[in-house]
Amino acid sequence: MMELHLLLLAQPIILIIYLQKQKAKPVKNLHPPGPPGLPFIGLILLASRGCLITAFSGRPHLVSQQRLSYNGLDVTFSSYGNKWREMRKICIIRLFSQKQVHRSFIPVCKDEVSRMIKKIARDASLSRITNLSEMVVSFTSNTICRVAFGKRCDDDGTITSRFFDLMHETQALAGGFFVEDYLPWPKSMQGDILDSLLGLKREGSSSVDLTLEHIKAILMNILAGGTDTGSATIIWAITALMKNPLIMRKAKAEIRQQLAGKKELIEEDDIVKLPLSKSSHKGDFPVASTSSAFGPKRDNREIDPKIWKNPDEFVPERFLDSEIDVRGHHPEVIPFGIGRRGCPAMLMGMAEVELGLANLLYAFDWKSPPAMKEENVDFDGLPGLTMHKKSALCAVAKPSIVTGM
Ligand code: HEM
Repeated sequence: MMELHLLLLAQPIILIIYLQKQKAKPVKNLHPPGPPGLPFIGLILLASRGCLITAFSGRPHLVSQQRLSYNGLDVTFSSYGNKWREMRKICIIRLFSQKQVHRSFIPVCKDEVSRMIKKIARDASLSRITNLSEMVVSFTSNTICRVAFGKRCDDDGTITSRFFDLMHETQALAGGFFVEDYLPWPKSMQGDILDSLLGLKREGSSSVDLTLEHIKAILMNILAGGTDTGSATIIWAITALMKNPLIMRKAKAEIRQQLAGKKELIEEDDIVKLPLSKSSHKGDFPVASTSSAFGPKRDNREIDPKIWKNPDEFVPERFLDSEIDVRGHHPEVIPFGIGRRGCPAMLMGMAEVELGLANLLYAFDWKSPPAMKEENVDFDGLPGLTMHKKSALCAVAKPSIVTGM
């Protein structure tokens, strides 16, 4: 990524140097057979810059992706160009804006966090091992389903299994199915994403002539892009914390010191007071969200030790006094991508991960099941659009705050 930036920056500089050199040269022969003329070189440089941007912002034309995207009507898989630009504008301005995140996403997210905490507390009261992977996937899926079309995806059992089949197909980039093969066409609720999209279609106020196919394609992106990314990030972060009990203790101490059971639930304003817990997911973002479709996996990537000291170690403290953040301004770590195709719903993703993770750490002490030692908790990943943990993360939860929830 760094090299690409340098290349793009270097091109105009090369052009200026070339211009200066040409100016300085005395013209001896007006009809030389020598180097090509300046306009020609300029055109080549400009064209190569355009080609680079198109290549890096484009998407491969795979049959499966075409099917998943209703023939390129979506945002995620559609080719770089005007149609993609207009659909992306709708997402950024109408669906994922800061106002939308605060008005509709965060309240739903908090409600789903509190449901998840209650379910885990029930497991703990029955001395049952908690399948944390299942809990967290259910938290992110229900949050996204409610925000997208006002309905939880596990309110009735049939939708849950259809929903998860859909997610698995999408993760495997199988592209054999459409969103409506799994979900009965849902009714929109006031203020949800489906409602906003149908409103835009009715008003005809967007520059794209929005059809139901466009709407289904965007919903598909939201379900697929918004569910697995957040859950995988939370699961990898807890896995790393369980394998590093010292850091887990520090993160919990920070939470206890700041909040000390004063609240039932950590809210978005509290997160700024918890720099270590906030940093705990940052190092895991790259693992969880680096996709085989959009980039190389972390295992196969050379991480430059000049940039990251001990890159393979889980050291959330490295982010504490660092200016490097994960929002796509620093190419050293780009879990949400960077530039034109960077994640348009980063605010939602951040809120979901931070609220989910901080509350799981706040409400419980986590231990590996009796038959397993902390050091045996595995780090094996599965291939797919998002890198998931191969085996479910199962752990014993011990409530660490007394709540009336
Ligand atoms: C922790 C959560 C999330 C992570 C780590 C994440 C990560 C990413 C990444 C790496 C990309 C690809 C960027 C590229 O190709 O350069 C992306 C694109 C995208 N994400 Fe997210 N994402 C998250 C949450 C979400 C959510 C909640 C939604 C929707 C509600 C969403 C919707 C999208 C869409 C539509 C794109 C395609 C953008 C385009 O191609 O122009 N993401 N995301």
